[in-house]
Amino acid sequence: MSNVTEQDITNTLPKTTVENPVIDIRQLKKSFGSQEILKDITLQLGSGENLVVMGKSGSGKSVLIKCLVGLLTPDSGSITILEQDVTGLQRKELNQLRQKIGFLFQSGALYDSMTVKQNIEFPLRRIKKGLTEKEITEKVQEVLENVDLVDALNKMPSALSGGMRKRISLARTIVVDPLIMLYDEPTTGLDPVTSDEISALIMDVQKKYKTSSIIITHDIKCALHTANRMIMLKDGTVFKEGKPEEFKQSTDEYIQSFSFQ
Ligand SMILES: Nc1ncnc2c1ncn2[C@@H]1O[C@H](COP(=O)(O)OP(=O)(O)OP(=O)(O)O)[C@@H](O)[C@H]1O
Repeated sequence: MSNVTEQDITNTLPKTTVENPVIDIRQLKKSFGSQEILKDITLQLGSGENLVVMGKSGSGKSVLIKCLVGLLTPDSGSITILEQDVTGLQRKELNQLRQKIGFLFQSGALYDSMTVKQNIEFPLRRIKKGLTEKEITEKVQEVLENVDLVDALNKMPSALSGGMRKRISLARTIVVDPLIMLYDEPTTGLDPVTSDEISALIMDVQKKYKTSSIIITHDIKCALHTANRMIMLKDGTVFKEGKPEEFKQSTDEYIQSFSFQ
C-alpha cells in the first residue's frame, strides 16, 4: 500500500473507548465565518487520566478548551462533562460546573497586588464557603507544600521567578480540589529544567488529587512525561490518538514532523 497516512489508519480503527468518561465530546463542530476550525472532534477523557492534546499553532486547541468550559458555543455536536450537557446549561449551572474544573493558563494570572497567601486564599474563600480560618491556613500550607514553595507564603508575585509563579498558580488552582484540570501550555516560556519540574508537578497533582486532566502543549518532552494518552489535532479532526509510545514509533510524516523521538 502506498501513500497511507496515519489518518487512513486511525480511521479504520475504533477510537479508544473510555468507560464512564468525565469529559465526553461527540462530533464537535465550530466555525468562525467561513473558517471551519473544529470539523469533527470526538474524544473522551477517562477518570484519573492525563490526556495530552497536541497540534500545530492554529489547529484549534484553545477553541476546543473554550467550547469545553462554555466560553464558546459549538455549532453542533455534544459536550458532556461530569454527566452534564454543557451546551444545555444555564449560567448558574455552568458556573457550578466550572468550580469543579481547574485551569492553569499560560500566563499564570496571579493577582499582582496580593501576596502568595492572599492569592491562594482568594478562590478558597469564594468557592469553599464555611471554612474556618484554621482550615484555610492549613489548606494553603498543604498546597504550598505540594508545590514545594512554603517559603513564598508572604511574598508578592513580582518577587517570584516565572517557574515559581507557575507553581503558585497551580497551588491556587488545586486548593479548591478540582475534579478536572485543564492545562494550557503549562511549560511555555520556561527553561528546560523548570519545564521538567512543572511536568513532574502535573504528575504529582494527578496522583495526590486524583484529577483527570487535559494538557495542551507544544512541548514534546512535557507531553511524553505527562501523557497517559495523546491526541493530535489536524485539519479540525483527531488525526491520531494513542499512547505516547505509539506517537514515538509512528512512521507517519506529519507525526514525525513533531520530533517525538
Ligand atoms: N473568537 C474567534 N473569532 C474568530 N476566529 C477565531 C476566534 N478564536 C479563534 N479563532 C481562530 O481559530 C483558529 C484556531 O485558534 P486556536 O487559538 O484555537 O489555535 P491553537 O491551536 O490554540 O493555536 P496555538 O497553539 O498557537 O495557541 C485560528 O485561526 C484563530 O484565528
